[in-house]
Amino acid sequence: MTALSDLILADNVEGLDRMLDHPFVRGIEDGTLPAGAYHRYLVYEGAFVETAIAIFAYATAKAPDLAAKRWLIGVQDALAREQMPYFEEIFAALGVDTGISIPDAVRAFDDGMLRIARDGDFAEIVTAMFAAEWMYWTWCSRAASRPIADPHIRRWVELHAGADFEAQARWLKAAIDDRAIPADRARLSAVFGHVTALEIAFHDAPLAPETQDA
Ligand SMILES: Cc1ncc(CO)c(N)n1
Repeated sequence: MTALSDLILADNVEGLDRMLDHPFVRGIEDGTLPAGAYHRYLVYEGAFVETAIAIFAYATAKAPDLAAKRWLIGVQDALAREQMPYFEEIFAALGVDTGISIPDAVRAFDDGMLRIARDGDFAEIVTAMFAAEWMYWTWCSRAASRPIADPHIRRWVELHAGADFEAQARWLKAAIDDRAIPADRARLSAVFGHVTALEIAFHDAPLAPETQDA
């Protein structure tokens, strides 16, 4: 029997393929992403990692058992202790202007994810983060095999292609299969599709700041 998580991936293959072929992703893979676009992206990402800590805190609160709570607390710890320092270091090293305005699409992504975490049930929150992380693991695994010259971009890609991040993406996938039922498919596929659409718009934003800024 096909796992529910794989049915959700199959339901969303079009959106996922669009994201995997996104100009931002292709620009990282072929080394043509302008430095300014990467710097803007990092500022938007830095804000999202803080949002992600809140999302996983909601997931921890709503988790049905202690094993899930323990895992999710570990995720929060890794975000706070490992990912946040990446931003702090890189902003200092590159002199990135962190005071730039946040485009509507980036706000919409943060707000949309936080809304799912606040209002959704455990399966919906896990599905939302599965959509975000499975997609990142997939594109970064592909990108990691390319000769990325920029050391900061390479480190970011390797962080999302590495064993720890893979384990996190696989945990989210298994959590859907362990804790949701086939009748949840349409509802969870819709969450996955919504998140993927928000992701595409988020990654459009750093490429065209002049058309995105309010
Ligand atoms: C926008 C975005 N989506 C997904 C991930 C993966 O966690 C990330 N770091 N940022």
